[in-house]
Amino acid sequence: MSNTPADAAQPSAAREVLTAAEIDRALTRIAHEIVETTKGGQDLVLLGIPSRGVHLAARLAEKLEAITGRPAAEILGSLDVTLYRDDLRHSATRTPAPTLVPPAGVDAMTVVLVDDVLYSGRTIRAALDALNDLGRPGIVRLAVLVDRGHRELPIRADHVGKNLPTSKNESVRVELTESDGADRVLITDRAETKGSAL
Ligand SMILES: O=P(O)(O)OC[C@H]1O[C@H](OP(=O)(O)OP(=O)(O)O)[C@H](O)[C@@H]1O
Ligand SMILES: O=c1cc[nH]c(=O)[nH]1
Repeated sequence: MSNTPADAAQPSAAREVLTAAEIDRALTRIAHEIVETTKGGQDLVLLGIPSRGVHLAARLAEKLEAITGRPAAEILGSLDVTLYRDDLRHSATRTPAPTLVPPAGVDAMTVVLVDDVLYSGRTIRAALDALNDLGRPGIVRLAVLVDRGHRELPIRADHVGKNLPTSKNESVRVELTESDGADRVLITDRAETKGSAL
């Protein structure tokens, strides 16, 4: 049987678990939840965690601007966690990405960390350390597009696009237009993604 173009675009074991429309709906819902929990988006800062968390934070900031009228540029930033990871000695060197803090800073603000996938929780632990070096937020919350379980630390998300029960033998791959040309979330067998960045 010959391969179709769709077969060629993804490994054979890949399953699409979120479509572009579902990703957009999940982000819209999270934006509304953030508005509700911050009394209309007051004193709010969104910090995206590189790499795909930055794109998701930018999309959330646009949605928040549409809801609250507050310019996205006033609340949007990014938080690189590379040098705060606990696996620096074990994994290949990564190039640090920029940390950008919006003009009002983080002191006393409600900071929402934004990432694509929550798994062991180690990236978010590193993010909390990185944030500590920037100032003292009033509240820190976490928004993720996908929570796939298997936490190794006592960390949970406040805003979740989709809870995806997974096996440890699987990988969740979030693809976004900004970095991957299209929006979708895939689950693949780990063997299928060997050699990728996951
Ligand atoms: O909860 P954890 O076990 O820390 O896993 C979640 C992290 O893993 C992925 O990042 P990755 O390090 O693969 O880099 P990427 O963002 O560049 O894909 C994902 O983007 C999360 O940041
Ligand atoms: O499956 C996983 C685990 C960690 N990070 C990801 O992006 N996917």
